Amino acid sequence: MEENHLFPVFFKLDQLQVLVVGGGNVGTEKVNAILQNCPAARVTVVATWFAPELESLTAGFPNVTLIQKAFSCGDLFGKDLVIAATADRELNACIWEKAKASKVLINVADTPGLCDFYLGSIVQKGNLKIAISTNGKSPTIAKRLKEVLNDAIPDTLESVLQHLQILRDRLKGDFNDKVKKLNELTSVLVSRDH
Ligand SMILES: C[C@@]1(CC(=O)O)c2cc3[nH]c(cc4nc(cc5[nH]c(cc(n2)[C@H]1CCC(=O)O)[C@@](C)(CC(=O)O)[C@@H]5CCC(=O)O)C(CC(=O)O)=C4CCC(=O)O)c(CCC(=O)O)c3CC(=O)O
Ligand SMILES: NC(=O)C1=CN([C@@H]2O[C@H](COP(=O)(O)OP(=O)(O)OC[C@H]3O[C@@H](n4cnc5c(N)ncnc54)[C@H](O)[C@@H]3O)[C@@H](O)[C@H]2O)C=CC1
Repeated sequence: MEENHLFPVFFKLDQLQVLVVGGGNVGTEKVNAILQNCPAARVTVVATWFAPELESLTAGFPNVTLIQKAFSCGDLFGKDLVIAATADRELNACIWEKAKASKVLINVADTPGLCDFYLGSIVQKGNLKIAISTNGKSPTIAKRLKEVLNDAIPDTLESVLQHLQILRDRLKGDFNDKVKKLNELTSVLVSRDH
């Protein structure tokens, strides 16, 4: 069976600088995905024009800056991640080249081969977050699985997480002892006779 070799991480986008190039349909979707996950994300969108939906979506976010101009190399300065979402394939390839030269991680929305990272489909329940990837095979299946998991995971899990954090903070002392106790306490979650 083929395998997915992507390595998932969870970025703190309020501590990083993200550049999105392109403010049409796809640029709007990507900025929306970022803000749904991290309302305090530091995002700059550079585009020759902006979809009205993007302007209204970002209106209440002082941490999001829209700059109406054509992309230039200098836009990458100080950026940690870039998403290229223009409808111009040549321009996207050019942004990719400049990003690589500047060692900035890049996602080119329509070209998996030019992506250092993919965006995932995200299940969110309070402090819980699950990122889903189909290895680029079918984003639509990723979206559907998100809906399935969202329905399957009870909202009460949040209070379990809150309680576990209190216990975890209380279980000071020996590290191995703490790990053992936390595993014992949560074993009911994986018990098959339950
Ligand atoms: C490789 C990847 C790179 C990346 O963009 O990061 C990529 C690539 C491409 N997407 C395309 C199309 C669509 N993408 C979506 C939706 C999502 N796409 C997302 C991620 C990813 N998309 C990465 C792989 C993720 C993985 O590993 O599974 C999600 C999960 C996250 C997000 O984008 O926020 C988000 C769902 C979020 C949610 O709602 O939960 C829909 C469905 C819809 O919008 O309803 C369609 C239309 C249907 C279709 O075509 O399948 C095309 C063809 C473009 C064209 O034909 O022009 C390409 C290019 C190609 O495949 O070659
Ligand atoms: N990965 C994904 O999820 C998907 C990717 N795509 C691809 O994403 C690309 C973008 O599609 P749309 O957003 O629908 O296009 P669009 O035409 O709605 O928007 C294009 C954006 O690029 C900007 N732009 C164009 N030239 C520019 C320049 N020189 N400098 C700065 N900005 C510039 C425009 O101002 C506009 O904001 C397409 O190539 C499409 O094939 C499409 C669907 C899904």
